Amino acid sequence: MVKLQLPLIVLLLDVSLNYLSAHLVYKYCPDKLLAALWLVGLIKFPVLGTVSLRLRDTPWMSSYHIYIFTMCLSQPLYQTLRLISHSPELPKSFQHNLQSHLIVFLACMLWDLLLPHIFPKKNAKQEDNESKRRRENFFRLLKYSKPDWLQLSGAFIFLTLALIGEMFIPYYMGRVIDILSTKYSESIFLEAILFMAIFSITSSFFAGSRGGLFMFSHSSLTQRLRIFLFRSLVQQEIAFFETTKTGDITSRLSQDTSRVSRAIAANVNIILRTLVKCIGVYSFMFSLSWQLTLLTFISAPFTWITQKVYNSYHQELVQKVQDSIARSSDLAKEMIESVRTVYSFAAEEEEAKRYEKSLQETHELQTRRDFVRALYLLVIRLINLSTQVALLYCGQQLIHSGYITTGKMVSFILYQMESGDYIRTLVHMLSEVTHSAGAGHKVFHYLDREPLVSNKGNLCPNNLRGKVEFKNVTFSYPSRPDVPALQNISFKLPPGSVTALVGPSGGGKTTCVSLLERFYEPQVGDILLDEIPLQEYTHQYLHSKVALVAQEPVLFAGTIRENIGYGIQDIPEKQLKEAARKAKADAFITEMEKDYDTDVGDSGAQLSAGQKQRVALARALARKPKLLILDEASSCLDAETEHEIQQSLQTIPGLSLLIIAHRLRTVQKADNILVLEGGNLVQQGTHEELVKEEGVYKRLLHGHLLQNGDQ
Ligand SMILES: Nc1ncnc2c1ncn2[C@@H]1O[C@H](COP(=O)(O)OP(=O)(O)OP(=O)(O)O)[C@@H](O)[C@H]1O
Repeated sequence: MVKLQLPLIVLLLDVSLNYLSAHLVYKYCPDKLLAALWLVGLIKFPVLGTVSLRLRDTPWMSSYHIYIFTMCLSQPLYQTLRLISHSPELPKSFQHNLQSHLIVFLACMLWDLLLPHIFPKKNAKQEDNESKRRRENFFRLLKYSKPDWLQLSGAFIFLTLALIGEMFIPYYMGRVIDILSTKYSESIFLEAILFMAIFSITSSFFAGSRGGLFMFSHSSLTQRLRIFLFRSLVQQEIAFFETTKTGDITSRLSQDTSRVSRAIAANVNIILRTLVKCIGVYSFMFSLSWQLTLLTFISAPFTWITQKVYNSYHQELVQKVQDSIARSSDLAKEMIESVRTVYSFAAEEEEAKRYEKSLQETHELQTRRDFVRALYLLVIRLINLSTQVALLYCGQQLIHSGYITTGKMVSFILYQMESGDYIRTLVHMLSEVTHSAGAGHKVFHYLDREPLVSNKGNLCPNNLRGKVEFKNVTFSYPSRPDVPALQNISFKLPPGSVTALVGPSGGGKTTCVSLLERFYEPQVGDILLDEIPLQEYTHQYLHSKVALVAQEPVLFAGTIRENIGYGIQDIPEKQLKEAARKAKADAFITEMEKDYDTDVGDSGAQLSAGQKQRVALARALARKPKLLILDEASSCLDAETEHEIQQSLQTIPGLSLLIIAHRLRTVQKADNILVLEGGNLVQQGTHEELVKEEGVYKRLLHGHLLQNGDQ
C-alpha cells in the first residue's frame, strides 16, 4: 500500500490542478480557455513525467507514464473536440475529473499486472545501464564514421533539399483541386501544375543523391568495422577460439557489423528525414487548420505507446529468429564438412532430423514474430481509422461553417495520412538506432579484447643458436583450469639435436608443442629460447625460428606455391624449391600438370594425406627455422620416404628437431628421448639407456605402442 501513496498523491494533485486551472481560466479569460488548457497540459507533462520515471520499478506502476501522458493531454484534447464540434461547455466537474483520472489510473494498473505475464520486463537499473552503454556505443560509432564526414555532410544537405521539395507537393495538389472546384483560371492552374512538377522532379533527384551517399557511408563504415574486428580477432589467443563458438564470431563479423553501421548512416538518414518531414507536415497542417491538427494529436499517444510496446518485443523476437537461423546454418555447415563421417555411419536420417528440429524452432519463433506484427498492424489500423472518422466528421463541420475549403481539407487529409506513418517510423527508428548501437556492444567487446597471450615482444636477434629450455613448467588448459596437463616439467633441447617426445595418449606431448608455439602460456615456469623467455621475441621472428608441422596439417585453398610460401612475402623461387626438395615433395609436385601452380583444392582436398604432410613440411622449412617440431608429421608416409626425409633434415646445419612419433625407428635414433605420462616427465635418455630401465618406455615397447618402422 505504501508504494501506492506517491502515485495517488500525484493523481489527486493532478485532478485538483486540472480543475482549478480550468475554472480560473474560464472565469477570468474564457476566450483563452483552450490555449490555457494546452499550456497547463504541456507544463504538467515534463513535471509529472519526471515523477513517473521514479515509479518505473514500483509494482503495478511501471505504466504510470502512460497515465501521465494521457492525463496531460485529455483535458486540452477534450476541449478542442468540443470547440471543433461547436458545443463549448464548462470544464467538467471535480467528480467527473476525478472519475476519468481514476479510470485511466486503474487501467494502467491492470495493464501493468497483465503485461509482465505476457512479456517479461527488465528492471529499471538494467535498462539504465543498457541505454548508457548504447549511448556510448553510438558516440563511438560516430568516431568511426569520421573518415566519411564529406559524404555524410553531402547526404544531409541533399536530405534537407529533398524534404523541402516533398513538403510542397500535397500543398499544390490541394491548390489544384481548389482551382478546379472554384473559378477556373488556366494560368493559375498551369502555374500550380508547373510548381508541383518542379518540386517533384528536384526532390526525387535530391532524394536519390541522399540515399546513395548514405548507403555509401554505410558500406564504408561496415567495411572499416569488419577490418578492425578481423584484425583484433586474428590476434586473439587459441583458447579464445576454443571457448567461443564459430557461429558467434562469424555472425559478429557479417551481421552485427552491418547492423551497427546501419545505426549511423541508414537509420540516422531515416530518422532525420522523418523528423524534418514530421515538423514540416505538422507546420503545413497547422497552417491549413489548427483545429484539425490538434484533433490528430488524439491518436499520437496511442500510436506512440503501441509502437513502443511493439518495438521492444518485436526486436527481441527478431534477435531470437536470427540466432536460430544462425544455429541452423551452423548445423548444415557442420554436416557438409563432415559428410564422409555421416555417410560412413549411415547417419543421414539422424542429421536430417536434427536439421528439421532446428528449422522447426526457427519456424515457431517466426510465427510468434509474425503474430506480434499482425496484432500491431491491427491496433495501428484501428487507431488510424478512428482518427480519420473523427477528422472527417469535424472537417465536414469546418467546411460547412466556412472555416476551410474542400481543397484545403484534401491537402490536410493527405498530410495527416503521412504524419501517422512518420510518427510510427520515428518511434521505430529511434529504437532501431539504440538496438543497432546495442549490437555494437558485441562488436566492440571483441574489438577491445586484449589477447590473454600477448604478442608484444620486440626481440629479433640476428643470430640464434636455437637452444630451448622448459623450466619447471606447469600448465592447465583454460577450459579445464583444475586439471593440469603438464606438471613441473623441465628439459632442454640443445641446438642441432634430435629430441623425441613419447608417452601414452594424453601424456602431454602435444601440450608441450602448443606451449612452444605460444598457443597458450604456462601458469608456472618459463620456456626459454637461447636463455630468453619466448614472450620477449617478436611474434613473426619466433614463428620463423620455431616451425611446426602438425599431424593433420591444414593447407589453404590455392596453389602449392602459395601454400609453401604462406606467410613469407615474395619468397624467392630458389628458397621455395629448396624447401620442397628437402621435404621430399619436389618429385610429386613436378609430376603434376601445373607443377608448383597446381591447385590443392579446398583445405588441400585434392592431395593425398602423405602429399599434404610433405607440402606442410616444405612450408615449415621455407622459413628456415632453428627448431622444427614434427608432431607425428610423417604418420601418413611410408617408412622409406620418412627415412629419406629424416636424412635430408639432418643435412640442415644447426637445425634442432623435436619429434613426436609412434615409430620406434624414428624415436630410437634421437639424441634424447623424453617420456611423458599424465603430464609428468617420467623418464629421459637415449634409447639404449631407456630400454635398460624398468619404466614407461619399456612398457610402451612391449605394448607395441612404439611400432617398428616397417609396420
Ligand atoms: N584444448 C584442450 N582443452 C582442454 N584439455 C585439453 C586440450 N588439449 C588436450 N587436453 C588435455 O590435456 C591432456 C594432454 O593432452 P595432449 O594432447 O598433450 O596429449 P598427447 O600426449 O599429445 O596425446 P596423444 O598422443 O593422444 O596426441 C589430456 O588429458 C587432454 O585431454
